[in-house]
Formats: sequence, structure tokens, C-alpha cells
Amino acid sequence: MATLIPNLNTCLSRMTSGEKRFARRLEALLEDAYLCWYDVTVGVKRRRPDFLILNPLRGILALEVKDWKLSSLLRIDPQIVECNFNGQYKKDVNPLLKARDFINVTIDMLKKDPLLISPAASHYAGKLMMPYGHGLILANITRKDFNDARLADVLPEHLVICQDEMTESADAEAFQKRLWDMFLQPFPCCLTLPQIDRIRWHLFPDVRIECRQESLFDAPSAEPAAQTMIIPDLIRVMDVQQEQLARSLGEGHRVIHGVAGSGKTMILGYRAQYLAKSSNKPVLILCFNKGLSQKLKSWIEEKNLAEKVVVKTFHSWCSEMTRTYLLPKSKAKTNSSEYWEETIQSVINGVNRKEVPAGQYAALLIDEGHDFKPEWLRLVVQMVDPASNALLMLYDSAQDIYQKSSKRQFTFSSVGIQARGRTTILKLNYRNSAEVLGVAYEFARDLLSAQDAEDDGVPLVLPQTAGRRDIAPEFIRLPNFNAEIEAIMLKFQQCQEQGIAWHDMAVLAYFNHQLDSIRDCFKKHQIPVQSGTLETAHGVSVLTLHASKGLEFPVVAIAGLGSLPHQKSEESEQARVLYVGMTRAMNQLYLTADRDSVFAQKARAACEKIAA
Ligand SMILES: Nc1ncnc2c1ncn2[C@@H]1O[C@H](COP(=O)(O)OP(=O)(O)OP(=O)(O)O)[C@@H](O)[C@H]1O
Repeated sequence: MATLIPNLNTCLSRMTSGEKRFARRLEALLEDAYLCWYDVTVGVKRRRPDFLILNPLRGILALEVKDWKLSSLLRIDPQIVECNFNGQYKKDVNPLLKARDFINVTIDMLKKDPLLISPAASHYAGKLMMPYGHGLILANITRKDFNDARLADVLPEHLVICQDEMTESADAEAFQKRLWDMFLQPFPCCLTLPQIDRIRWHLFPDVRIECRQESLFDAPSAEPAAQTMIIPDLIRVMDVQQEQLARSLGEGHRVIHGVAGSGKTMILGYRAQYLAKSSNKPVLILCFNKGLSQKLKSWIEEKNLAEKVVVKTFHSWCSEMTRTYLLPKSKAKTNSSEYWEETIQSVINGVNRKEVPAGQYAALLIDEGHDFKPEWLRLVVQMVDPASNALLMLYDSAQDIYQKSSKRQFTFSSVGIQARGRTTILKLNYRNSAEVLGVAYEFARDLLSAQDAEDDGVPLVLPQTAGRRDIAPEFIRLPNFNAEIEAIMLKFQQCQEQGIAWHDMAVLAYFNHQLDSIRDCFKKHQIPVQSGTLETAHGVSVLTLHASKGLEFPVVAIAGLGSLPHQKSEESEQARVLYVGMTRAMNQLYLTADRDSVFAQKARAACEKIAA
């Protein structure tokens, strides 16, 4: 079955009946290797063909679909069509001409990429690596009527698929042959996956991924000026599953269960951008962690979306609700747990008494949803405008480091999230090198046993590496904590000499007091350190493991493993926190300890196993 992007259910409402029928045939009659896009914007000029079909062994086709009936056609020539459609006179460009123009412009764009041109030694030297073509689907005109009306005089018959050639009982081979006949100059091709990604990178600026978190989700600008941009050798695009998901989010509630580094936040960014353009009311992004909220906020500002998209931590949102709607304030010490419990309860009461209006936001996007208590979710779900009912929840139960016990038996429907049949699982980890992910997984192996769940429940998904290789993480045992910091500084200085910027490095530790020693020591050695949690400045980030959630850095060191696990909280919870910390490292990970604690031993064993 071909992959249709967006998926059929999410685009049915905007399709004509002919497009629906044709899309169903594509899905049913083409094999898995076919990728078929419906009505997506292509290239920097943002054109929108009805369908675009890519097959690694055949090439690329642009198709227009028309629901004309023969009786509605008034005049047609190679340039112009005049018809009566639904009782209205319409004059338009001949759709075949439109499809041809589109494919020519698209092919010119692809040909600018030397990596998509057949090599000099090849029989097809200098040509684009794949054939291309264009065609027209006449969903309501049979081949007989087409011939009788002599439409072939203006619409070459091999470029047209007629109504009776796309019925439910159509023969798959005959249907495919009709498509293949549309290619201008067919020749054998065999596109590799990286080549397909490259083609998608050119076709769809919306699914490009830039490096590092300053530009976290990003499609670079799709302005016409970008036409002159330099084409990089190494490109990054969403994978097909991510792209299909991002384009298919549609209306209603949606849950994405994704392993660490699988692109959940990136998809949230894509979605926020889309919603900001299409909604009148503001869009609300909520998360738990301050660092993540700052990272998302600065990205939203960079994209000039701040007027439409509000980013808050759950707690700061509650504070804002209390202030705005003059709700009773907690008298407990500010920021104490009692203070927050009372503040949150005050907002819940305010909503129940209708002092805080429900449905304030066109859409609600929750990042790291596993950090939310059920009652928080129950509260915020009410803030979505029922007219759009757009809610997106991103979840990874392996990273659930808070309130675990209170969430046993958790189901989404119990908090008002209607996610049945609307959940997706992302298993591929893109952030970490295979070595970093290997160590993180080995370390937390006991906690991470895959668990299925009903559609409405919470599965535990095991991460799979996307395959990028880098140096193996290193475990370093030292006599005391100061020596650990010295060793980390030395590693970081070496990284900096190799060209890695200070702000691409982070030191993480479990306890706040450990951070103070680290900062002091770094400053004493003139290594710049960031004061806040986000890389607005240019120094090394020094963060607690908890605060690192949702962030990422090319180089990460985790200090103080010798003092873990400690007595004050559950060992499994601390192991999860460490798993979260390790999965922040994109390329290099250093783990240090001054004692052979349980975690130090586990970390050493994990590093040795992966290095072997
Ligand atoms: N298809 C892809 N190809 C290359 N890089 C990707 C792809 N998808 C995501 N990434 C990169 O992987 C990294 C992790 O993405 P992101 O932060 O969205 O993951 P996440 O699922 O939110 O992670 P976490 O839950 O651990 O915070 C980012 O640097 C992102 O650019």
C-alpha cells in the first residue's frame, strides 16, 4: 500500500469527490515504495500540485485532478479551459499545462543539486537521476466519452487517466502502467534513501531540519530569496513517518508517544507554526520545565509568532490565570510546594466556578506531557476552544520522572483527552549517536522494558538508534568531586580547541549544591558559564539533571554519579533522571564519579560494554 501524505482521513474533508476516489486508488493499487503527496506546498515558490508521486524505481510525477463532466465542458484548447462547474462559469489554465509547468520548474530546481545528477560515467550523464512526468485525472469522464469528444486533440491520451480506469475494481498493473506511460523519457533508476531524502529536502522546505536548538525545528525561510541558497552536502529532513504525522495532525485530540530524541518537540514546532497561521485565537504551548519553555519561547519569538503563540510552564500559566482573573492567592511561602498546590487548586476552582473562561485557546500543545499530573491535564484540556478542539500531547513514559505513583492506571480519556485511534508511536532516536544511546539504554535497561498499552493508555517504547556514530561515552573515576570537575574542564577545553563552542557543552548534576561548585570552578579557570538555563549567552550550561529535560547539547558531562542513588527518593526514579540526562548528549558523553556507588558501577559497565 502506498503512503499518502497527509493521511487520507485528515484530508478527506477538503478533497473533491474525484480526488477522494483517486487517492483511494493510489493507496490500494500502488505498492509500499510509492510516496504520494496530496495538496502540499512545493519548493520556495510554494506551488501546490493536486498529487505528487515519487517511486524510487520510476521517478516523480505531478498530477492534476478534475471533476469535470463532459456536459460541463464549454471549450478547451491547449492553453485554456472554459466550463460550467456547479452552475458557475469558470475559465482556467489547461490543467495539463499547469502540471507540465509545475514539473518543469520542479525539475529545474532539483537539477541544481549536483548530488541528484547522474555521474559523468553514466549513460544518462548530466541528467537528473530519475525520470519525471505529468498527467491529468478526469474523474468523471470515461475513456469512451474522452475519445468520442476528441479530447485527445488537446489532452494527449497517454497523459490522462479516465473515470473507468480508476474504479475500485481497476487492475493494479493496468493502473500503474497508465501512470508510467506519463513519464516523458522513462529510464531505469534506483534512488537510494539518502537521495529520496534529498529530493524531499528540495521539494518541501517545511520539513527541513536545521542543526542545534537555536533553530530547533526549523525549516529555513521559504522566502523566494532562498532560491539562491547554497545546497549543503549533508541535509536533514523529517523522516517519512514524522512528515506524515506532522502534516496529518488535523483537528481533534492527538497523542504522540515518542522515545527521547525522536523529534516530538520538532513536530510540535511544525504544528505551532501551522496553527498560528490558521487560527484567530491564540495557541497555547505548555510544558513543565523552565529550560524547555525558554527554549520554545525564544524559537517562537525568532519566528515572529509570539503574538499568536503563548509558551508557558504549567505553573507560570496558573500564576497568570490567578493574576488575570483575580483568584484567591495562596498565603504559603512563594514557590513552596504548598504554595503551588494552593495556586493550582485556586485555578481549578476558578474554572469550575466559570470565573476563568474555558476555551480560551484555539489549540493546546503539551510538550513532555508525562511531567503533568492527571488533575493538571484535566484542567488545561478545558482551555481548548471546542470549535477547533485541537490538542496535541507529546509523551514519553521512559522520561516520566515526576509523580509516577499517582499516575498508575492513567488513561487519556480519564483526563478528557480523546485519543483513541489518534495515537502515534515514534521509535527512532535521532538526537544521540548510537554510542550515547547505547550507554543510556544499557544503564536504564532494568527500567526500560517495552510495555504495550491500549490505545488510550501509556505504552513504554524502547528507543532505536537512527544510526549516527560517534566516539563512545567515557566513564571517569576520580578521588573526589573537585577532581571530577577538573577532569570535565579538561575535556571541555579540548573540545573547544577542536572548534566546539562553549554553549554547545553542558555539565549536569543531580544536586543544586553541586552546580555551585562546578560554576565556581569553571569561572576560576576563565571558562564562560551561562547564568540562566538557556543558551542566550555563550557559555557552558550548568544544569541539574531535572532542568536539562527537553534540551540537547553536542557535548554533555554528568558529574557526581558517586553519590547516586541517594536515600531520599526511589532508586528507579533517579535512574530515569540519569537516563534523561544522558540522552541530552548528541555526540559526546562523559560520566564521572568519586565513589563506586551502584550508579557509578552501572555507568562504568554500560560504557565498557558499548566501547567493546
Ligand atoms: N528525521 C530527523 N533527521 C535528523 N534529525 C532529526 C530528525 N528528527 C529529529 N531530529 C533531531 O533530533 C533531535 C531531537 O529532536 P526533539 O528535541 O524534537 O526530540 P524529542 O522527542 O522532543 O526529545 P526529548 O523527549 O528527549 O526531549 C533534534 O536535534 C532534532 O533536530
